[in-house]
Amino acid sequence: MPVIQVHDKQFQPYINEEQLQTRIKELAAQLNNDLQGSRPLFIAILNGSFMFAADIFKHLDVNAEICFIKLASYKGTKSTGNVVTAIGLDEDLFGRTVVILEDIVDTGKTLSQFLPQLEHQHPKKLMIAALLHKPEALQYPIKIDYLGFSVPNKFLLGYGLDYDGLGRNLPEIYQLVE
Ligand SMILES: O=P(O)(O)OC[C@H]1O[C@H](OP(=O)(O)OP(=O)(O)O)[C@H](O)[C@@H]1O
Ligand SMILES: Nc1nc2[nH]cnc2c(=O)[nH]1
Repeated sequence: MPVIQVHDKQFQPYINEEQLQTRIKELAAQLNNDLQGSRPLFIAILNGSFMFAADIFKHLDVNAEICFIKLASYKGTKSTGNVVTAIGLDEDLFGRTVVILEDIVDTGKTLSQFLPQLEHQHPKKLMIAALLHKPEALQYPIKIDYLGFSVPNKFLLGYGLDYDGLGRNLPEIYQLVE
């Protein structure tokens, strides 16, 4: 895997396809073990999570549902700060076992703004599966229940993650060359 150029920046190979797929199968095995009989609902957060969601879902052998949502952020009142709304979340979460699928938890801001809205619906269990996490970048406390890889605080590209719209189609993960 060579260094690649996307827009004005260079990226070097960081996690190859085989490493990704091996880890995703391991996470799916954990989920299969933990979620038996609970008919979980997986909620994949677009855009970045589409590849991770598709790959992990293929390896689930429990009865599971999946939906894909998009988060839209707008400025609320002074007291509420930024408000995040979920577009496409039609399911009733009351009493359900829910697993959020995220490609990456970076500062944790996205999930810290969004999770309270889900908790409001009183799911039985609310868990997070994230492919990537940057512990050094975390500013909002988020507990990740199923984690693929802990990574350094450097910009990543590929496997759903973009740089200014490009690179999502790469089957492996690249790291910005600084
Ligand atoms: O922990 P945080 O610092 O909030 O960052 C994580 C979020 O950033 C990415 O989404 P992004 O906003 O880039 O949108 P995209 O998935 O549509 O590319 C990623 O998919 C997470 O949702
Ligand atoms: N492409 C991309 N999007 C992100 N969103 C949050 N962190 C990242 C990252 O490292 N790369």
